[in-house]
Amino acid sequence: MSTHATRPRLPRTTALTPGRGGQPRLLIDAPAGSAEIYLHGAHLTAWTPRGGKPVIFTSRRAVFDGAAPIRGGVPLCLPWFGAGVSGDRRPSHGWGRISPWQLRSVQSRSGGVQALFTLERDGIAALYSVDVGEELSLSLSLRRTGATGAEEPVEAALHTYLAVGDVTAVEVTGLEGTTYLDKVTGQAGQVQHGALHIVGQTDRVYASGAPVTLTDPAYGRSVRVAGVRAANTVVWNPWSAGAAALTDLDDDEFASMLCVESAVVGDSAVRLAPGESLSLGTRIAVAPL
Ligand SMILES: O=P(O)(O)OC[C@H]1O[C@H](O)[C@H](O)[C@@H](O)[C@@H]1O
Repeated sequence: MSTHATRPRLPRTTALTPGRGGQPRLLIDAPAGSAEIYLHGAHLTAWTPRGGKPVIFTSRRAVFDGAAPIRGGVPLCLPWFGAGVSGDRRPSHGWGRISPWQLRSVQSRSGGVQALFTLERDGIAALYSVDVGEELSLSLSLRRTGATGAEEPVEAALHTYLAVGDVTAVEVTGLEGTTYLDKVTGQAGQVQHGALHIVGQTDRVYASGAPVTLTDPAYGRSVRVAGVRAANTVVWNPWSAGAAALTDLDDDEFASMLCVESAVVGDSAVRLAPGESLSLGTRIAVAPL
């Protein structure tokens, strides 16, 4: 594996081994929780808190070839989201999720494990911390490198795919009264009235990173997603028609997932001069109903 030369010391609760497609991944099996993180995209594909069920959804058709983005888990969208604020950036969601990251350190922490990843590309130095335990805590920071140059808009999203028992039965609270851009209809300035229920294709950028709770009666649990310095929460489900158009998502899988993404995107993009940084995080916790 290309990571061999820089492999950090690993605690005994972790292993760096080839995963699906032979791709290098960090396996974590700590007393407080287990997880799997591919170096391609520093992409977390699984997290299960101790004694619980898997919280993160990864498609059974996900491609693990070290080139394509992985469908599911937590893709890191950076340094732009979608086509970016200018609308013409490629690849979609930036290069973070399709780049090989360096694993810098892995440490035991209060029953869990913290792994640190770095990536430097195109004038951006990214640092990503994954704290695996009874909660999952993800922190990303992006710094413009170099000493001179104009400000540029930077966006980021922790594009978390949550595993749900039945997406049509979940209720999402914490967004009431918040305005959002509806990317399905193209309408901005919509207002969330009451709890959110998923009844069709959903693609919304909310102007809030406050904690959101997903109540999932089929799995008998609630999942709380709390943004940290997140200006936005993106909620996405492709529904059946959208799933049919995605070759890396099985037709029935839209019913077992809901993306709830802590983000800094669109109107909230941060203009960074060289030397300036953007930080963003998410904390995910599960409770029985
Ligand atoms: O298919 P992807 O490039 O992974 O994007 C999946 C989705 O990501 C976000 O949630 C966007 O808001 C959606 O518009 C997009 O369809």
